[in-house]
Amino acid sequence: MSSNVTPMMAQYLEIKAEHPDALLFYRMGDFYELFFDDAIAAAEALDIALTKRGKHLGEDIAMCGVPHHSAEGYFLTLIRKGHRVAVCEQLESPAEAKKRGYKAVVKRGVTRVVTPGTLTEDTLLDARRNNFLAAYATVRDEGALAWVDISTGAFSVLSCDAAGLGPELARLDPKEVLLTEAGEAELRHIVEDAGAAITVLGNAAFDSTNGEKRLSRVYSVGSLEGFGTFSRAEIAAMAAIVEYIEITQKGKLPLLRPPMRETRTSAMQIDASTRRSLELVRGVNGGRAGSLLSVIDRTLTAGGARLLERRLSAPSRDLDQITARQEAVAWSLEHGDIAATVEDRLREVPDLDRALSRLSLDRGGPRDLASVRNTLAQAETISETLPDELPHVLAETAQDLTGQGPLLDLLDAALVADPPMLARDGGFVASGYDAELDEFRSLRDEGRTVIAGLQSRYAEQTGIAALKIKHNNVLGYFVEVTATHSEKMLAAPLSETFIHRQTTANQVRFTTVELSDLETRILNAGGRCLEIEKRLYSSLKDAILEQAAALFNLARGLAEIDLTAGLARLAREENWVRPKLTKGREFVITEGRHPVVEAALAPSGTPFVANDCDLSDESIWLLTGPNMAGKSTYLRQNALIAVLAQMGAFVPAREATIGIVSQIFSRVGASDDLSKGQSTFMVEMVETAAILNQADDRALVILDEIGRGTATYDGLSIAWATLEHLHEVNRCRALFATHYHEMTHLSDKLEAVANATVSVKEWDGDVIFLHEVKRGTADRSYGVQVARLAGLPATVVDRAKVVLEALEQGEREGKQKAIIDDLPLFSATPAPAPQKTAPSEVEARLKEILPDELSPKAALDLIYELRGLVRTSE
Ligand SMILES: Nc1ncnc2c1ncn2[C@@H]1O[C@H](COP(=O)(O)OP(=O)(O)OP(=O)(O)O)[C@@H](O)[C@H]1O
Repeated sequence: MSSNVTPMMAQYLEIKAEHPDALLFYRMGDFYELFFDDAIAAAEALDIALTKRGKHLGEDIAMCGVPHHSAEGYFLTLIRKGHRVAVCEQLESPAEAKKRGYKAVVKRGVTRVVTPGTLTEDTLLDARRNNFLAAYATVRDEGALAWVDISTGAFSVLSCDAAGLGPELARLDPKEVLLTEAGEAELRHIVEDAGAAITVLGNAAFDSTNGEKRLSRVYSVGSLEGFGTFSRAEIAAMAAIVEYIEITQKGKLPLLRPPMRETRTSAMQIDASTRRSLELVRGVNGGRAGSLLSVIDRTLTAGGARLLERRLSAPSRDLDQITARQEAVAWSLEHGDIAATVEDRLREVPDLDRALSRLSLDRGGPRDLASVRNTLAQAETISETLPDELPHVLAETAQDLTGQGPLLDLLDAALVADPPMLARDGGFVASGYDAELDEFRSLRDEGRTVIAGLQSRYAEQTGIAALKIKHNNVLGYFVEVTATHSEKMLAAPLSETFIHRQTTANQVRFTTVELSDLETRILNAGGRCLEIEKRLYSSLKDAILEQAAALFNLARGLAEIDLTAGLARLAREENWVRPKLTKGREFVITEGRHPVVEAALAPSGTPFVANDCDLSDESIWLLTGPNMAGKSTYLRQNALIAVLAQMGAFVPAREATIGIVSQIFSRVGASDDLSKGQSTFMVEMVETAAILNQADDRALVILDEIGRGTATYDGLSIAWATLEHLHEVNRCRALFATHYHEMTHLSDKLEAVANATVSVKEWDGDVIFLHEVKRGTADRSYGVQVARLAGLPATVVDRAKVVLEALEQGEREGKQKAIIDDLPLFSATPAPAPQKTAPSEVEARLKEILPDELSPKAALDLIYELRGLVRTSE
C-alpha cells in the first residue's frame, strides 16, 4: 500500500476488501460515509450529492454520506435497487482510541450485512407479510428448499426437485435465495422469475455433514432427530441458511424455531402462472389491490395477516386438517359475542414475533419489551374470555396463551406504560421497580431538594440557622457559615463532621464526607441511572428470551385465533357458507360468486349474478358464450372457491361440495413475456404443456381460450386436442372456455364433456349481458356488438358485420375461401353508413309511382326519365 495512504483510509480499504460485493457504510461520527465506487453507486441510487475527500494514489476519492439516524431508509432504497449493504460501526469512542496513541484510528468493524432476505427492522418490513430467505441444495439427485423468516424465526424445509422449485418459490415469494455456484448456473432463471435476489455461497456452506453439526449446535441438541428425519439435501439447505445468517449478522443468530418439515403432497399445488392468473395474494399490478387476499383479509394483527397469506398460498389437502379449521371458524361464527370480545383484545396485540426476533439479535429496544408485555396482557384476557369447551384447533391454541403470568408480572412491574424507542436514553423502567434506580433518579432530578434537606439537617445539628450549602466551580458543594461561627465549627464535636476547606473575609467554608459523597452521587446520578437501566434492560430481555419457545407458540396461537375470527367475520359479513369437503371427485357449487368481482361491483350497486357448477359426473365443462359475458369470471370463481375451501375458510356460494383438489392449473388470458423473448403464443403453449404433463385425476384445470394467439384453424386444432387429452389422459375436472363453437360437438363424442354457455339477450341490435351460466351452447360470439360497445368507429363495425356475414355464409356453403376472395377490399375512407344516407333521386321518384295507374305509354316514359336521372348522378 502506498505510504501516503492515511491510517483511516488504510483501515477503510482493509474492511472494504472483506466485503467486495456490498456497499460499505463506514461510520464516521454521526454519519455513514461511502467512498470510491461505492459512493458513486450509492449517490446515484439514493439521489444524494457526490463529493470528494482527499486523494488516493493521486486520484480524488469520491465520497457521499448519510446521517446515521436516518440510514435505515437509505438501506431499504439500496436493497430494493438490488444492492447489499455492509454496516461498519465504530467499535470504541474517539477518547478510547486516543488512549492508545495520539494518532490511533478509532476501531471499526462490520456489525451486519443488510440483504433483502435478512431484514429485521419494522421500518424496512411489511408487517403483514413474511420476509423469507430461502436456500436450495442438491445432494446427489435429491433437492431441497429451506426457508426462514428471520424477523419471526419461522424455519421450514421441503424436499423438492428442480422442477418443483418454481412453484414453491411462487408460493413463498422469498426476497433472497442462496445457491451454490453450480446451482446458480442451472437455476438462475427460475429464481429470477420468482423475483428474488440470488446470493451464491461456497459449497462448504451447503455441506451436509458439517451442516448437521452446525444445526445441532444452534438448537443445542445432540442430534436433529427430535425435529424429524431429514434428507441430506434438506440438512444442506438448512445449514446454508444458518451459515448465511451468521455471516450477515456477524455471529448473532436470531431465535430460530425448530425446523418444520413440509411435504409437497400436504398442500394443493399451484404453479407460478396459476397464482398470477388467479391473483391470490397479488393483483395484476403486483400489489395487494385486486387480489383475493385483499378482499378476504379481516385479520387484526400482523401475525394473523401473515398466517392468512401463508394459508391462502398453500391450501391444504388434508381432509382432517381442513375440517378442524372449518370447525374453528364455524364455532367463531356461532359465538359472535365471544368472538367480538376477543377481537377487541386482538386489536391491541402488537407484533410479538418481530419483537422477539429483534431482541434476540440485540437490535431491539424498550418498546419491544413493552410489546411482549402488552401481548401477554391481551393473551391472558383472551384466554379468560374463551370457554373450556372449544373445537380442537382453538383448544390447542388457547393452551398456548397461558402460563406466562410470572413474566407478565415482571414486565408489568418493570416497565413504564409507554416506553421510548431506545434503551440508550433510559426512562423506560417504572419507578418502584428498583430501589437503587429510584434513588439515583431522585438524586438526578431533585439534586437541589436533597441538598436543601441536608442543609436544614446541618443547621439543626450545629444550631446555626444561617448555615448554607452552596456551590461553585472551584470547590463544588460546600457548607458555609459566617466567620462569627468559625470557632464553634472548628472545635469538637462539630469538627469531627465538618472539614475546613476555606476561610474568606466574612465566611468559613467546610465540606463533609456525606456532602462530597452526595456531590459525586448527584454528578454521577444521570450516568448511573442509564447504567442501571441498561442492566435492567438486559435482565428483562434475558427473562423474555428464556421463554422464547413458549412465546413463539403464544404468538402462533394468537395468529390462529385472529385468522379464525377474521374468517368467521368474513363469512358473516359476506354471507358465505361452510363447504363440504370429501375424498371423492365431486365438485358441486350452487350459486357460487367471484369474491373480488363482487366486491368491485358493490359500490355501483350492480348485483353479482351467482352461478352453479357441477363437475361431478361430466367433469369437463366446455363453456362458450359472447365476449364480456363473464366466462373468465366464472372460471376463476370456481377455482377460488376450491382454494378458499381447502384453506379452511367458508366460501362465496349457497352450497358447495368439493372432493379435495390436488392441483389447480389456470391458463387465463394471454400475456406477453417479452423480457424472456417469448411471444404470447409461446407462453400460452408452454403453460398448456405444463398442465397436460402434470395434471392428475384430482386436479382442477381452468383453460380460457387457449389457442387464440394463432391462426384460427391452428388454434382450434390445438384447443380440440388439448380437450381430448384432458378427457382421456389427465381425466381431471376442468372448465374450458372457448370461442371455437365447433368444439361443442365434442360433447357428443366424449362422455365426460358437457356444454355450458353464458347467456345474453339481444335487444335492438345491442347485446345485454345476463351473466347466467346454463347448460347448452352459445349460438354466436357477439364480438362485433361488443366491439361497438367498446367504441370502435361505426365504419369499422359496419364493415365487420359485412365480413362476418360473408364468412358465415361461406361456411354454410362450404366455400369460405372463394367468398373472402370475392369481398372487395376494405376502404379506409369512411363510407357513409347506408341507413343514414338520404334516398337518391331515383329512389324518391320510384316511391312516388303508383304502378296500377300507369298506362303503357307513361310507363315507358318513366323508364326513360329514370334512366336520365341515373345518368345525371353518374
Ligand atoms: N356473474 C356476474 N355477475 C355480474 N357481473 C359479471 C358477472 N360475471 C362477469 N361480470 C362482469 O362482466 C365483466 C366481463 O367478465 P369476463 O371478463 O369474465 O368476461 P369474458 O366472457 O371472459 O370476456 P372475454 O371473452 O371478452 O374475455 C366483468 O368485469 C364483470 O364486471
